Amino acid sequence: MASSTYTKAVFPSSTRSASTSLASLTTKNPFLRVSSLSGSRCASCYCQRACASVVNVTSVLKTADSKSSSAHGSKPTILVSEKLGEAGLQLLREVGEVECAYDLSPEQLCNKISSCDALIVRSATKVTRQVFEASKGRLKVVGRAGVGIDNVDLQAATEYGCLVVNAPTANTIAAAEHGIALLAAMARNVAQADASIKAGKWQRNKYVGVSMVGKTLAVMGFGKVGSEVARRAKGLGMNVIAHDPYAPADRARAVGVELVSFEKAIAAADFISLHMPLTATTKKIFNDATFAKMKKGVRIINVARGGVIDEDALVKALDAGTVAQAALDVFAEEPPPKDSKLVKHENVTVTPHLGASTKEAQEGVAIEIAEAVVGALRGELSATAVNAPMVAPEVLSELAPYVLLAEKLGRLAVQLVSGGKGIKAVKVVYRSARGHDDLDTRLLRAMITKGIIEPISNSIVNIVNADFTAKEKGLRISEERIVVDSSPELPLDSIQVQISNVESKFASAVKVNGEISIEGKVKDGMPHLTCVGSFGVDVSLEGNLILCRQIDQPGMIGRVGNILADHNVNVSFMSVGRTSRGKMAIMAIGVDEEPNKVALENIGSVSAIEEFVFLKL
Ligand SMILES: NC(=O)C1=CN([C@@H]2O[C@H](COP(=O)(O)OP(=O)(O)OC[C@H]3O[C@@H](n4cnc5c(N)ncnc54)[C@H](O)[C@@H]3O)[C@@H](O)[C@H]2O)C=CC1
Ligand SMILES: O=C(O)C(=O)COP(=O)(O)O
Repeated sequence: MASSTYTKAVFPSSTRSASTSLASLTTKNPFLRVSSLSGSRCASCYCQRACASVVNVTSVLKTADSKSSSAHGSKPTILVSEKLGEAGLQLLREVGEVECAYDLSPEQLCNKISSCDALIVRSATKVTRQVFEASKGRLKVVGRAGVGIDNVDLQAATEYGCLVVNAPTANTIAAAEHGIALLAAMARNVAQADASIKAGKWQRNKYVGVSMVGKTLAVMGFGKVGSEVARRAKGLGMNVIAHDPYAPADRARAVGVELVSFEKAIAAADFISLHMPLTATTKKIFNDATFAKMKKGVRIINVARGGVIDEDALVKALDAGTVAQAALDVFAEEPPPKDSKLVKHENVTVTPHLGASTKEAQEGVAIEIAEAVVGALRGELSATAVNAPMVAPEVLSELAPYVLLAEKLGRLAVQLVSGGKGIKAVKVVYRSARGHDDLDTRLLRAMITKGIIEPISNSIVNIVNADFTAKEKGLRISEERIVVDSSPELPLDSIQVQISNVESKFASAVKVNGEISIEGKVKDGMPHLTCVGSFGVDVSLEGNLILCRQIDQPGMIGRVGNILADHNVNVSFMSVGRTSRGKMAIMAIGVDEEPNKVALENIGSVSAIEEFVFLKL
């Protein structure tokens, strides 16, 4: 993109930037649909470029127009690397080229991924940093057909701007039921007795079990699965307590469960059922030290993740009788080594990660993930996004024009900076009639970041990686909310972008406090520039923009208009703001075409014009 600046003397802060061209700025003007916003949706086109066939708003997700190899109009490629329910596959096939390739080695996955727009996995596929690297920016979404996302490198996904979505609800009951199945099977030695009788034995005395009624069950992790386990265990007459540092007390109260500390839970329990995610904090949280604090003869059920238990410590605790029995559906390494002492232990009941494996859950999960992935490929923000803000469709719909405004303001502001690379601090001021809690600005902040960063770097910025990219580039974006007396019907009155400690190539954009400041509003659903520095203007932010500062005098609009007309440049919008009559004025001219060098020089030679800048939006 050729962005040009022409300054005619005067204002010292800007004059030295006259020769600075932002010719290196590349316009990445990707358009992805936010379908809930656009109303119309092109059923077949998932192109990353501007697509005239749809009402585009802006891209909020992947924007790698230059990197995407899915050509305009072509279907996205979706790789399914583990068994997925047919109903989900059907949904995916309606919108993309679906390849099911199971049991891929890490190398095979890396080889395939560079031609994929989406990847759907369950728990066995490790989506590592290498996978994102190998995708070379093409992969837009990873769909985890289930809950646990510990097999996806979320940090790498975020850095690469790849959305990760999961299917958090469809297998909850299946996992809870499996937890209860393991609890009962373990208490009554079902698996061991079954193996014994099949081996031709009849050992009634050996397999005397323990009762569940009246026993204390500690549910560790009182989320979706944990609370369903608790509900069912209460039905079995168990006394249920739970530990979860983040669970709301009212959820526990609703189930009739007492939330207690970790220490209290493990010390009081006869049975401990694990339902927390595997994270850096929960890794091996059950270890020598914690087993030592448990009631002797405790029984443990794990339908969460193998990694939350130190498996060697569990074997020791089983051998010592501290833990009487364990029932495990998940293992630190899956499948576990053939000679695993834990799996072979006679007091251990195992299943091969079957928690989510019911027909019903798998159909549900497949549909849930297919819908999320299809939505993501369409540029929608998912309600099950794991590494991006979840924005409800109604909020998204309301914010749509402001999302576009935010990106345009960012793009505009950065072009007003001389050089563009030294930006460190950006302040965004939102004026709104709504209360502070009633406006989610994360999406707007991301789009301002995108507008600022993309023109001056090779980074592709989207809602997923905006904060990360800003941080990486040393760009601090602060936000301020000002409550104003305007219509609360509208989410925002205006957005102002201020950049401090930089020089401007258009001195009039600099306020007395030394900051570049521009402000915009949404009018009739369209983004408008309403303020440049201290000058009020009103120009629709479409196409390109020329900002001129001139001495307020008659005939200026006509002269500039004639120059543009002579060069076949159509003026779409024009507005003049001035300090006072006969003094300084700012002319903002929206143009459909990019004026050539001669046209710009001719504008610059109009004697009353003191500086001007051409900006591509
Ligand atoms: N075996 C299987 O096939 C299945 C396993 N799972 C696993 O079960 C686990 C729970 O799943 P959901 O209930 O759906 O997730 P969830 O997100 O609804 O619940 C997890 C709960 O763990 C809590 N938690 C986080 N850190 C904790 C800590 N240090 N101590 C105690 N609690 C903590 C969270 O606050 C949250 O309430 C996940 O790890 C998931 O991967 C889920 C479905 C099937
Ligand atoms: O949803 C989860 O977290 C699960 O553990 C289910 O795993 P799966 O999809 O059966 O490999």
